[in-house]
Amino acid sequence: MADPNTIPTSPSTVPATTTTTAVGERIPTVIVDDAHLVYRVYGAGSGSAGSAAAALKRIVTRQPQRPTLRKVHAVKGVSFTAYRGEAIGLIGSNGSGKSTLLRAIAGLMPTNQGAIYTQGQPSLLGVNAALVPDLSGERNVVLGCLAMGMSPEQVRIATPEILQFSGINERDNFAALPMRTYSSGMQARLRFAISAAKKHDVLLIDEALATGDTRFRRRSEQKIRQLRADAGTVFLVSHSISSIRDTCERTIWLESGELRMDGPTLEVTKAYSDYMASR
Ligand SMILES: Nc1ncnc2c1ncn2[C@@H]1O[C@H](COP(=O)(O)OP(=O)(O)OP(=O)(O)O)[C@@H](O)[C@H]1O
Repeated sequence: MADPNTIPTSPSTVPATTTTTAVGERIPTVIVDDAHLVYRVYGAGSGSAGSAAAALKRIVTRQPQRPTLRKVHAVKGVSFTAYRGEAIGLIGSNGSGKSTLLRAIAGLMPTNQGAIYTQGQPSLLGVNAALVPDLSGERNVVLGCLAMGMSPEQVRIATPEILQFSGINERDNFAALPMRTYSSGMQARLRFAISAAKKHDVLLIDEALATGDTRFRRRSEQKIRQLRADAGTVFLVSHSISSIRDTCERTIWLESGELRMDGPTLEVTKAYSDYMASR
């Protein structure tokens, strides 16, 4: 049976590198339809309720501990459609719901209301994406590539390219050292390099470029343009307006979980900068 959250466009009828159908219609890759995303935080009582004195009082008076539940409504009724060949920036102040929305598009979090439909398997590249700290950079490249579904032969061919793109060996043979010895910037660079080694239908990048140096940022931006040209859809969450302007022609602005604006990057980033300056 077809996955209900998959957009029913047959890959066999639309070649992977085209952005429109035979009749010139753009091909949707992600449809977010009135999505609401809520975190449920258990045990999040108010300050004094969780204190040692309150616990002692409960024990002495033999009162059972009532579980407390707090809901955080992180994304509130967001709707948009993304198309093949688009690079879309996601901006908004801290806590506005950008990472949460990416997690939901990646299928890591269900919607509480509304729906998210995707074509193909979206891949989330975040600075916190799990690699194994005790393994060497090179072993992590192999693990990461296998996890993305590449064959052992493809991994063997891709590994030197990935290590070179990541630049982790620029100063020493860091690829042979455990990842826990890397700086956060080096780890982010390696993660980005692994992720970018494969063509993605939908690539979700969360702040990965922020930790790299200027030279790596330029290389990554070039890579994003290439991934986009290969007809994928790229989402980029970033607080760096210049990164967004350099890579995305469309930008979505979230504020307090709501979609404030969705349009050409220059217009949206200008409105966002004005809003931030006025606060
Ligand atoms: N695991 C979680 N459990 C509970 N609440 C969470 C969790 N992760 C995020 N939140 C809350 O959801 C809201 C949106 O957070 P999110 O991380 O999506 O925002 P963001 O726009 O990516 O923020 P930033 O720019 O600071 O990275 C915030 O109020 C945050 O406190």
